[in-house]
Amino acid sequence: MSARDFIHITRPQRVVFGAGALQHLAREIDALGARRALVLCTPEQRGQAERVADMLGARAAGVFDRAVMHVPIETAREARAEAQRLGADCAVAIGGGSTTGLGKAIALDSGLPIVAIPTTYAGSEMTPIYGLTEQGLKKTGNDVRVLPRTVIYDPELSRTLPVGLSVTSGINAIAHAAEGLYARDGNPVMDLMAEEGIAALARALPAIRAQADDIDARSDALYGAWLCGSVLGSVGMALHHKLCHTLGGSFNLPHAEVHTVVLPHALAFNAAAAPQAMARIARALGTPTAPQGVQDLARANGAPIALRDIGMKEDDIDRAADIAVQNPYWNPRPFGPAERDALRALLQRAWAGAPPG
Ligand SMILES: NC(=O)C1=CN([C@@H]2O[C@H](COP(=O)(O)OP(=O)(O)OC[C@H]3O[C@@H](n4cnc5c(N)ncnc54)[C@H](OP(=O)(O)O)[C@@H]3O)[C@@H](O)[C@H]2O)C=CC1
Ligand SMILES: O=C(O)/C=C\C(=O)CC(=O)O
Repeated sequence: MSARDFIHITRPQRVVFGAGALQHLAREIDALGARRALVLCTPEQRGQAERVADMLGARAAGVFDRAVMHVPIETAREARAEAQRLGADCAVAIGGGSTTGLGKAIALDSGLPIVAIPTTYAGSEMTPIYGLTEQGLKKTGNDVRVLPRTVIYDPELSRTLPVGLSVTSGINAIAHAAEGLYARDGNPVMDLMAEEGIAALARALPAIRAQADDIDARSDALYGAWLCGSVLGSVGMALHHKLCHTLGGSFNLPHAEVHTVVLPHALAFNAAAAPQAMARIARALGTPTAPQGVQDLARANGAPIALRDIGMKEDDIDRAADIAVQNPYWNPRPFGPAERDALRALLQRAWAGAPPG
């Protein structure tokens, strides 16, 4: 981006990064002035959360292990009530975007400070964006109260993240940066972070596929996720995120996989309207073009490239196109009811796993 007017808000967050950084958790809770942390996790990660609670000793108020994807409002209410019952004055969210999202739901209501310890590459820990699902409808909002106050990135904790999920989660992060590069409210600093974040993940994902517990590759991937999440937290989302929220929210398709399949097609849709962004994405990926580069990264690393392979029915394409054009997000190539057929064609290609066109 050359010189142009912009506004950038620097948000107050403390980031502690490094292999073994989890050991600093008690120090970080003290630095927040907190005394009793409620540790949040998914049911499957309860063992890890209990180890964290043991490590915290008297600083742990308890463990709440019911985080699930897209934060159902009932779960958020239960977690808020548990935090209150236990007299917690902060929450520690250890896990992926689902667990961070639960922490955000507590913070939204209570203002409790959150320490996020991400173990996927979704990037939610760096954003003031929250999602809540009520009666099957997912709503997102933006509120600085939900921004985690401290983030501990410990690559040791992501060594167990399965390779398949590492790849799709990494491409979820790349999507944040890619859309940041053509965001209406983008700025030169975010552009730098976006390009660096994409490059770090493009390096890291093949290395993780080659050796899942490669700590340098895991560090690179978390570094990329941090940068890409920061971009998402600072600038607006566009067509790609709208399509993914439609497919995830209304058709219950898995979050990171949907991002992986849709991104090449959303980039192809926007390519002519955002040539500079495409050039930067391609440069970061080290490929001739951005859309094909993303699809090649997914395919070469064993990730799905077709919606039909992650549970979408062909009959649902029309309904998805209808929903996606309602309340469109700003996008460099506008999409609304008039572009419904073009979006339908995009979804058809994504459904079939066709090259981005
Ligand atoms: N608000 C925001 O800014 C953002 C929000 N999100 C939201 O986050 C959610 C998606 O986050 P995502 O991280 O993809 O998904 P999850 O948090 O649901 O995690 C996905 C899977 O990763 C597994 N997992 C996580 N960490 C480990 C680990 N260390 N070892 C082994 N397995 C692990 C989990 O296993 P298990 O089930 O066994 O725990 C789970 O099955 C969505 O709801 C999305 O909307 C995503 C990006 C940004
Ligand atoms: O659902 C949310 O919490 C809001 C944003 C996202 O999920 C970002 C994404 O699509 O990865």
